[in-house]
Amino acid sequence: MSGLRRFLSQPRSVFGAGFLLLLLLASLCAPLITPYDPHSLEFDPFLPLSAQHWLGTTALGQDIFAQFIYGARLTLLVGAVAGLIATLLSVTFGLAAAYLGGAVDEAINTLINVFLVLPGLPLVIVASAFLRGGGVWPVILVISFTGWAFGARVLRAQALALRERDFVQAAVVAGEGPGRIIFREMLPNMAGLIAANFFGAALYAVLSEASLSFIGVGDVSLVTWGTMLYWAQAKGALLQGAWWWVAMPGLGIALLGTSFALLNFAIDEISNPRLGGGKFRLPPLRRPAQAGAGGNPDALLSIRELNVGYLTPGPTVRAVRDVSLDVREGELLGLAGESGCGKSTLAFAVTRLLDPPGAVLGGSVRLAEHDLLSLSPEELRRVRWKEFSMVFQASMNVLNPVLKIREQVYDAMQAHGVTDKAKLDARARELFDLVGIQASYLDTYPHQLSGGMKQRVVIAIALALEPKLIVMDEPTTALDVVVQRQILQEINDVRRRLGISIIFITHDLSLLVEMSDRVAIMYAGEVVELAPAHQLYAHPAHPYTQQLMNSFPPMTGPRTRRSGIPGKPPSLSAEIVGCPFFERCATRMPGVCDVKPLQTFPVAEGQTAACFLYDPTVSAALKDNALRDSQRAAADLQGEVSREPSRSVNLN
Ligand SMILES: Nc1ncnc2c1ncn2[C@@H]1O[C@H](COP(=O)(O)OP(=O)(O)OP(=O)(O)O)[C@@H](O)[C@H]1O
Repeated sequence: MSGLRRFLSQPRSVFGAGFLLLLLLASLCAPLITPYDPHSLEFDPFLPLSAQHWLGTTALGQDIFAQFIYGARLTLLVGAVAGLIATLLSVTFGLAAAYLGGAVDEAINTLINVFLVLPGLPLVIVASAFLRGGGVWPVILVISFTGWAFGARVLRAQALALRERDFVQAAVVAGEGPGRIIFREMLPNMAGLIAANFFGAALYAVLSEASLSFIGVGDVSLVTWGTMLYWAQAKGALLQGAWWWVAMPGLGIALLGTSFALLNFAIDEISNPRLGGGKFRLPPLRRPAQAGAGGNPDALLSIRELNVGYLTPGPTVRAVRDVSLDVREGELLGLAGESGCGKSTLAFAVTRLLDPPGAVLGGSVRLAEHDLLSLSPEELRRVRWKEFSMVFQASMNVLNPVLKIREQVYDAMQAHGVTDKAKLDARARELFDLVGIQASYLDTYPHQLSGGMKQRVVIAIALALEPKLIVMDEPTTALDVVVQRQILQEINDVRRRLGISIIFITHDLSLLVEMSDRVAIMYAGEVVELAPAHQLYAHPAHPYTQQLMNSFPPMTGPRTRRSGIPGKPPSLSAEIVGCPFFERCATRMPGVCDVKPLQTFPVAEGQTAACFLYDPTVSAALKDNALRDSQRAAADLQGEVSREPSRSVNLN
């Protein structure tokens, strides 16, 4: 959805922009709306509300409605111009300080600090008093130059944080110039804050102008909402019962502030795609798989017909579709599949860590006696770490840099009632021993540890309360291969020693086959094959699994071509009819696989596949045809390889 459509689809932006636009139009077309001159003193004083004078008249006989409409012109002008100048100054100083750093940063920071300690309104009063005459411009200038410092400080802080972000560093490495980095990489990420700065400064200007006028500083011969308040107070409007003379400019300022705030929210939401919740649009759910959906009552973790989606402004992204899986006690269940197939979404949903716009759309997750999806936040707090824990890819970044490792290891245990210092120390040492780190590292800070050690610390924390289940989503991906191997070995040892169940997620199928008891293969949000690891290795059943296995070159034997899997997975926002792998499948059966609702079929002992090649109701002739075609295609491919001149490989 385009930015404008998203803007128009939100009630708050429609109200905010609607009121502002209405006011702007009314003030610009004032002569068409009211026949009266706001300065004209031609009427009787204090006339009540009537058809001729919608808001009555002032003590001097001016039409209040005309004053309100014409007064909006200068009030809006003050807000817009002072807001713009102050924001421009804030952005320029804030970005220059953050980007240029060094002496420039110090100089700007000092300037910001000086302006921040200057008392705002008294300074405006003094400066305006000196600059009397010249209409509203002195007020605008004074307000602009006294109102930029706070915004500059906030923008500087955000720019400093952004400058360290990976995408900005990548742009620097790619050789982008400072202008492009600031305007293309950094500024769009600051749009929400800049908008907030503008609306804040504009409101400050409107309120300051009103306050200055109210106390008689500034040019009270002009018509603004501020001067209306001044005259109403000076002429005793409330004593005369003419409350609308006070109420109208007051209400105008309040509504203007509200519309600024609403517009600010709306711009923040549009400029930040992560806040774009959008409407809940749920595509129809596919029938749940039948075979294998019954579940094993002895399983420790039982996931049933789980559906998870991302409620984006467009169609819902159905990232996990009717997934049913069991994890047994002490089992290591591997979960593999290509990028974007929904592995992490499944892990986040199971551990209740899914953030909006992600949402569980249906299904259940039971861990021992706990129905995980219906636990209250308090129940979840009690169960998490004690019954299940998780380790994610960049988990090492969760370590607080200013706290010693010991305190961070203690935290989870203390939150669950272990307070005895001796017990905490003994347990921390035991955990470090388990994950292969010397206990002396307990008294270091995270920056003193290597990436591998930090990841081991996180694994130790995940083990601290001996949970029944640990969900590990690519826990070693950020580490080098040697450290990866060591840590995986330790994870496996610990699991065997403590009898913990693990869901282990990775792209690396060969690794998974080596360490798992069973492996589930995901494709386009669905589990397409589930089998004991050795069975999956020796006899992969689903064509997708076969092609995945085929993507890894064998260590021994003749040279064969690794072609990868042609094509790409279907869009997860669309409804998928039949098998999601149909388009890429070498053994597809048109008229069956692209038409029938997908089901899971038993293949061998403990092995199931969501593939119609194992559907007993599909004729053997059709299956034979499909298999023959795919074998012919494979033979053609190998023929091409053998015709290519061979290359020798030097391993030295
Ligand atoms: N916040 C989000 N909003 C919309 N779609 C999302 C969001 N997060 C993930 N997705 C989509 O959900 C799908 C599944 O993503 P997920 O990260 O679970 O896959 P994955 O298999 O873990 O991938 P990887 O191995 O690369 O981490 C992808 O198509 C992704 O684009």
